[in-house]
Amino acid sequence: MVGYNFHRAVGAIGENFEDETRKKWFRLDHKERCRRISTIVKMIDTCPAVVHLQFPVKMDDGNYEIIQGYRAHHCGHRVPYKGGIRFSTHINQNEVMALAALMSYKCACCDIPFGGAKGGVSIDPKAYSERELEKITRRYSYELIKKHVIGPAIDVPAPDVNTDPRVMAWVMDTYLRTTGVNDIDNVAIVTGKPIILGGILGREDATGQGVAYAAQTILEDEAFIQQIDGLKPGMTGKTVIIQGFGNVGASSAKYFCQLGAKIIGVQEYNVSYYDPNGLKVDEMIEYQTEHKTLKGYQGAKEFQPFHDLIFENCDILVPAAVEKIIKKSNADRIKAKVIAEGANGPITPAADVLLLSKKILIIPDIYANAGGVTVSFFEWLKGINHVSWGRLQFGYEKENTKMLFESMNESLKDALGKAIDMQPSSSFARRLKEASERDIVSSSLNESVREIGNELIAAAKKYRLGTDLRTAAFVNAIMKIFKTIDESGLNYF
Ligand SMILES: NC(=O)C1=CN([C@@H]2O[C@H](COP(=O)(O)OP(=O)(O)OC[C@H]3O[C@@H](n4cnc5c(N)ncnc54)[C@H](OP(=O)(O)O)[C@@H]3O)[C@@H](O)[C@H]2O)C=CC1
Ligand SMILES: O=C(O)CCC(=O)C(=O)O
Repeated sequence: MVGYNFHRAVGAIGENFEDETRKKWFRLDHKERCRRISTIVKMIDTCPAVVHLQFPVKMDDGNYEIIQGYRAHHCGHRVPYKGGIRFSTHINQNEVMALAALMSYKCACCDIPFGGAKGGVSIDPKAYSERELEKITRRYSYELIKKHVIGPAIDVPAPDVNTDPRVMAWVMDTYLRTTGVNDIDNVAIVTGKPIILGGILGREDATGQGVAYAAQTILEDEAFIQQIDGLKPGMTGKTVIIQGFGNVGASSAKYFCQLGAKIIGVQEYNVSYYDPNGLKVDEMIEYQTEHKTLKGYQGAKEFQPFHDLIFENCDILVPAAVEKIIKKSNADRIKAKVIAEGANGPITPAADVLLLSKKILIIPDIYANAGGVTVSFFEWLKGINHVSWGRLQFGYEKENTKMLFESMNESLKDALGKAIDMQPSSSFARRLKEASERDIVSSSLNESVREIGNELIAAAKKYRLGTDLRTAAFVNAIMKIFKTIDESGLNYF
């Protein structure tokens, strides 16, 4: 799937590769330039390194199990590599290689200076106790650490399917207590860790927040949205169905609501809820947190058959569970006007072609769900800077603002001849008083999502891609990686 999308974008770029390099490589003739271009394209297309680990772990009942783990490094045009770790029985070598490639394109597309990686352990986490999960995580991490596969300057893991801040804390602690003991940047070995261990405020919500803001950015572009029949620009009043109510699904539901949309459906692995008047998202999140499942929630009607909710009428469908959910066999049942990909790879290439021909707008994963890695980048910077965002400037900014108001009051008094007491508005005063790292993270994330969204719309126009934002996103990513490798040179040694 990833390879197909890559080659479709390479085809769309076509002669633009040569246009980009002609000036720089003016001494090379056409043939030599083409050779260089195709080498760089091949370098981007291949996944040069993947580790397959097998290690024994003693379980609570005294038995030993041989656990399989993987970590793939895709494009190393930038280091460290970056990407999540997932726990799933579906994980295998090909899967992590494909997901690592997706991370390279996601980071490049969204201007995050990392290469692409992904890892996974082939287990069903529900089948293990907390103690067993910790042992598996620590052993998997140690195997990667001692082989120099992960490290703050090498490859920095993060949460993904079935992993969370607790799992990241175990990875970090394993490093801190072993080879990372003398590494002053050791906390930067993972992102998505608990706040008390150096995590960043806003990372847990970042992917979902990014999905909602990405959809808003694209929906706000009236000229672009005009290409989709029956779709009005803007987010207000849009109806949304979400598949998967985990980290990404639940937080995107929250942010879609904040932006004025209405969540009318949530489809989970074992149950679906539907209410055309809007579901109570906060209540559902509370229920899910308390019961570790949505099943049994009484605040809305169950939808039957539960696995068909994604085919209901809505403006925006957010697949936020696993890959290959929308495929050739079911794509023609989709009634949504927009699909915002919270999950990685939820639409197969054959379905993609079908949906495009039906003029359904797809906001692709490598843009839509990049909020997570964007904030992971901020967390990594926090780790190597050893200071939280805002800590050095909040006090100074507060004093500056106070002085600015005093100075304005004095000037007005001089000009008008009477005392004036200008004060910040209540919302500005609240912002000054309560400013936190979360605000910096949130506004920087939104700014980044907006900027990249505009880049994709511009690329779709430049390369005459119509509404095909996936190819636009891949073109955007490939051109950036291409230029980085071209500037660095092809002969490493
Ligand atoms: N976490 C992150 O920061 C990022 C995640 N992503 C991608 O987003 C997707 C979701 O990740 P994340 O939210 O972290 O994972 P989680 O494990 O937190 O959540 C996944 C949710 O989807 C449910 N689910 C699984 N299969 C199905 C199905 N067939 N139908 C309906 N629901 C299902 C799971 O239920 P159950 O628990 O019962 O299995 C779970 O509630 C993945 O593709 C991931 O790669 C992308 C970018 C960043
Ligand atoms: O936050 C990160 O580093 C990576 C998250 C991830 O795995 C993804 O975007 O798919």
